[in-house]
Amino acid sequence: MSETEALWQSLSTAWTADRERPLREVVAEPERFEDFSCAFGDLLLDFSKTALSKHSLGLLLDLVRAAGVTARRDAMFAGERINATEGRSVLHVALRDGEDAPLAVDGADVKPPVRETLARLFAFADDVRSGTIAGAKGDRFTDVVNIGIGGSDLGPAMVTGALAPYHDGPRCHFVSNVDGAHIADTLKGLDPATTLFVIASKTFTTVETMCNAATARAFIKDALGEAAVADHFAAVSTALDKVGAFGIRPERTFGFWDWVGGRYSVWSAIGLPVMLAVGPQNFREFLAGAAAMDEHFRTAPPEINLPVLLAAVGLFHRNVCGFPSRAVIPYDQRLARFPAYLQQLDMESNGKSVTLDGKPVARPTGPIVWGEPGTNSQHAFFQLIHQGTDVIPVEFLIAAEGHEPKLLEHHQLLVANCLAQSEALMRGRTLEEAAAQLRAKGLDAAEVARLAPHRVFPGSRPSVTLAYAQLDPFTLGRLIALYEHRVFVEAAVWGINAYDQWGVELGKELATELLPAVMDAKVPPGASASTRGLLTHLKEIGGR
Ligand SMILES: O=P(O)(O)OC[C@H]1O[C@](O)(CO)[C@@H](O)[C@@H]1O
Repeated sequence: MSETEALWQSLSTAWTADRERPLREVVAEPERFEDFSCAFGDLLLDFSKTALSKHSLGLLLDLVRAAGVTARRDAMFAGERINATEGRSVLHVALRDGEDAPLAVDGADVKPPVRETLARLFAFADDVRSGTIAGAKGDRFTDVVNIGIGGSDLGPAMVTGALAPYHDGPRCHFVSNVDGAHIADTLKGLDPATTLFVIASKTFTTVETMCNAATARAFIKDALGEAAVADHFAAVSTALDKVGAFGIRPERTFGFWDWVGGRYSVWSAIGLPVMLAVGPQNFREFLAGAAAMDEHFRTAPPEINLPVLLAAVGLFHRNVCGFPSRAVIPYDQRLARFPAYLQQLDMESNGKSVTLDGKPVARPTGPIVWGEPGTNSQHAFFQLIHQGTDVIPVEFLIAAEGHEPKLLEHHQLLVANCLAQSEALMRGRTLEEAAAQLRAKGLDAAEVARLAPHRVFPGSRPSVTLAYAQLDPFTLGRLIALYEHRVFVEAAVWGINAYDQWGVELGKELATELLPAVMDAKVPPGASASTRGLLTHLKEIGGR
């Protein structure tokens, strides 16, 4: 048996015993918080409210070592082609590494073009923000519409929302869905003369983005004339030839590189809307936060390495306890899109069923990631998290301070709710406790017996909490990089490639095949009876 298999077995044996112990008993151990939390500056990862024992944590860290995570991490940072199925390096870390030390891919240092592109982006952002770059009629740009999807949307949309207190540039809007409702609703309130479009697409072929870009182009052309188009568009892509064909000027075109995965691209030119909204200095802080987490991930021993520990908790819950999903609940309204962002980061990276050498995986890989901000989620789906039949580990995020000093009471309520939820999930409420509460309210024995079971909380429901001083650009950079590296460690332990996404291809191919049928041509012969039936029904009921 391999070393890693032996470790998995030891973990499973340990869990058989550990699972019998209520979490409230585990958490009551005197050193529990000190032993099961880890800080990186003000950023604290508390995983004391999980069933992890010191023994199991040790086994998980041994597993990380035995799976060769360190060597793979070093290979990534060195620019090796660890994305083997696409033959690419994985170097989003190079985008935020402020150091001058060269980093060669195919014999060429990637750092100078990164620096040069960032300088061009910052100059462009400054000029748009100051009004030096203006619309065709000389109007200052008041609104920016980013057109992109997946990594070309979720990153900039999430980060722009998260950094709202730092906005002093044009308003930013994000159009991603090919559903015409998205662009129609966005354009409704906008003046073409003061609107700048950023077409963001790594490949510049993505159907949704190209369709929305064409509509945006018509919006400008119809209002201001064909000649105005060039003044109202910028583009971000790795496919610079295709951008030129769309009619976007070279000086408004910002490139990045095939070694930046779409879901890892917010640090690149894809971050342009963020730069426009919050300015270059804040974007630099954002990059610096991520670079600080990179350095921590690269150098800190596993026992005090935040991404490694967060991955250890993830592996424990997914593979040892067998929990199929994890909820991410930011008690930070401005992180409302963070769960959606993490869905792509985590599920597109680790939703894989074969290992790097094409063999079926030995155990379940990426869990379902989902969530909504607290406190709203409490009033929506927390019922199921507390009393449902599945155990769903929760990851809470909370800042010590908000950005609204005059609304201190709001923040105090927010903190109290966040801590209360993890406490309630851990502690639960026994039948005896529920019955005692009802008796104290004066209910008779029959009523107590009838109602008490409904008021039982099983407890022993695990959670981790990430606590930080304030959601500023630096901290946001650290948080995203923390989750990126967590995904990396989990993938390395599972032996899968976190950097390809073949699973999105089949649906795209079939959509291309089906489009003529939707447009009224012949139904493709390969379409199933079910799809034919749906198509026919939609045609029959449409156009009424
Ligand atoms: O930036 P592009 O090339 O338009 O791709 C958008 C998104 O589509 C995907 O390739 C998945 O379909 C993502 O990985 C990517 O972020």
